[in-house]
Amino acid sequence: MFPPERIRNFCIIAHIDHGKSTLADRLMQLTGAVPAGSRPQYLDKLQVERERGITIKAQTASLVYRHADGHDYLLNLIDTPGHVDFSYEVSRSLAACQGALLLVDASQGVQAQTVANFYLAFEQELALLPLLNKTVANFYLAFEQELALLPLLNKVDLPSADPAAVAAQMAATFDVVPSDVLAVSAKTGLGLRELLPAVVERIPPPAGQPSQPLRLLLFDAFHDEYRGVVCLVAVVDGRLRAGDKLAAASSGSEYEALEVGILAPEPHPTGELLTGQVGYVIPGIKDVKAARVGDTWHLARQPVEPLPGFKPIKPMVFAGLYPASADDYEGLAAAIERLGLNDASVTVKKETSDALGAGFRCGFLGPLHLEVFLTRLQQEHSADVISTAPTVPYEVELAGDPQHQQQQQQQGKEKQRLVLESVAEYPRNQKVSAIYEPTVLATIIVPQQYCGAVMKLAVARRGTQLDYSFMGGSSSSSSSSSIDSAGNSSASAAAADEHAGSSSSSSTQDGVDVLSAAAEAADTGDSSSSSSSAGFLASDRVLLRYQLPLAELAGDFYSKLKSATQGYASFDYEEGPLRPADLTLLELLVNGKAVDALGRLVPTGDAVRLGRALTARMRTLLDRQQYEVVIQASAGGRIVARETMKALRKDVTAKCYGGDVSRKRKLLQKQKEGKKRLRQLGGLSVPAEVFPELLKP
Ligand SMILES: Nc1nc2c(ncn2[C@@H]2O[C@H](COP(=O)(O)OP(=O)(O)OP(=O)(O)O)[C@@H](O)[C@H]2O)c(=O)[nH]1
Repeated sequence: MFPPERIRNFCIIAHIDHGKSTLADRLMQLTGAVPAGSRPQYLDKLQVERERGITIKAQTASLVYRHADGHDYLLNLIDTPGHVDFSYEVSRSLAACQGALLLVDASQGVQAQTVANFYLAFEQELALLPLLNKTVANFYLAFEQELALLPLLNKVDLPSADPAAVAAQMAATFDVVPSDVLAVSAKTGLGLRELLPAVVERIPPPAGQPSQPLRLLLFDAFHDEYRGVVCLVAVVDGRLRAGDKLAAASSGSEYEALEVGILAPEPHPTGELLTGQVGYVIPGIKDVKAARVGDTWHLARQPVEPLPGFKPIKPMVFAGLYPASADDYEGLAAAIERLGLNDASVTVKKETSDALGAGFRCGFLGPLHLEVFLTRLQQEHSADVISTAPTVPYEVELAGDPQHQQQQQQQGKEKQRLVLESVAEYPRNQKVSAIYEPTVLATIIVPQQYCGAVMKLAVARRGTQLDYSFMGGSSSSSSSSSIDSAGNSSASAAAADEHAGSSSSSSTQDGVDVLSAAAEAADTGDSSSSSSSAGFLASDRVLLRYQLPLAELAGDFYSKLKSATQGYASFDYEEGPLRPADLTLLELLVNGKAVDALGRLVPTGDAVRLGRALTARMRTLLDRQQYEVVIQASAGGRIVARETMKALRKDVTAKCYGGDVSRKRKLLQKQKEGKKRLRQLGGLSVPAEVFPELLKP
């Protein structure tokens, strides 16, 4: 058994693809937790994770390591997800840790993801978010005293790696001491022998109280087909034994600890977990939603002060999911339920649409979460699904009758607000006095030459600039006033001049040389060594912060950003505040009847243009019918566009002249099957496949 001083709990913070999972594999092999040559990315378990190479569920592994001091140490490694939609999972993992490996790809440099996860690490201790107008460099000054940070440069084996430049960039961005940066290759194993001693020496042990009553932090939970819900927990104080009667602080619900153990990385029952340990407990429950992540659990008879930081999950993107074939509702319902068993963060409600029939309104943490859920429905449950356009939780303030309002104001009551999970809930028959929309605080890091393109896009998408600063040592923060809406910036031009003469540093794989060069660069404040022959690195990058409508992110913002910057932008966001928005309800009408599944809230200034585009698209997608069809768009109740399709007699068997009966029958049979996939639009039958086309942003 390990006393707290022989335990280290840590996680790995990194940008997507910088090598977290590969490093975790290596550490497990080095400590003998898994045999050498075992399958790569051992901790990534979902099929979609393997295919897309991303981590979605955080997983954990306990490793035993013998240090040169002759003692065995229990190292609990928590693998964190790599995408922003799952940042709540990152923050939960951080709460179970005392340290973090801050991993940066030596050929890519610091990316937005690393910066945003770093913000989260910081928030864990200081709750200073959101820090709107400060430069990243200033922000990190206070950080060192909090979660112990072990900066790592990975992929130093790559010919394009520029460890000296990236180490200097890390030193400048995260305020770490360059000589603390370890250079490793998770792939070849270079430098990894130095890493485990550094974990033991630089990350402090957990500070819990063994003699206090049991206090558990629940930081993850998943569903196991045979054992029900498995909770991952960190024992903050006291001792957890199998058979203990436990209670959840958030709900008061009671459970029995049927099995307790560590993940090594497969579950290994130990009968108990001591102060400071990380492991699993099986509480004998079926619904993963009962195991609320971030919650504090204690002995049922000994309540304790709950740990800070718990927040109930709040969906930020909603979409209606409908079966492509109308008679497959049950199949879709079963698939969503099974998938929901393992994903406590998705919310599901029944919903009926005139156009699409019976389906479900599901809430997700963000756009990627929605995409992953749809992919898993298709891949793991063979579900054929139509998803409506994603929408965000708008808040709509009703004007109400003036007398009632006056009364409410006198009583100091807020005006009545509706939260819309679906645009179909928009109050068409009541006067709306204001609409508020959720926003995000986005961090975008781009090579300086793409700055103008990013600013143009952000302005077009109703973004408000919060910060603009150069990365990699020479930080020059300018206010948004010096940047016009076309993205021309006097600061950018100055920076271009400043960096025009910067020389490339020689790249070497020798850790010591690399780091002393980095130290030198940081000491002299000289950023020239951080420019790279490998492409856009360090001093060439600009960090932009924007407040953007979440609805734009749920649309095509990210793909537009990628194409505007040829893939060089790195992008991340945190939740922002609600803000008032000038939006109008845009609807499509077929023969005078609104199609509920196609309603959207759009910027008022764009409503006419979007309405025209929508009717035109509808016209090209629909076959002409036996009767006249009128397609209209209405914005805020006013018709803004109209298309009329003249009647045409249609006979599917028309081509089958010459009395070929069997061919005729086949065609009619095909038509019958196709009918199951038809949907009603204003008395008009259209194939289900038309919807995704109409729903495109
Ligand atoms: N050359 C080289 N390649 C590496 C190294 N470490 C990781 N890679 C490769 O980089 C790619 C991404 O590695 P992963 O370990 O999947 O990255 P990750 O950070 O876990 O990615 P996410 O789970 O998506 O966040 C893989 O193709 C790895 O083989 C390294 O040290 N050197």
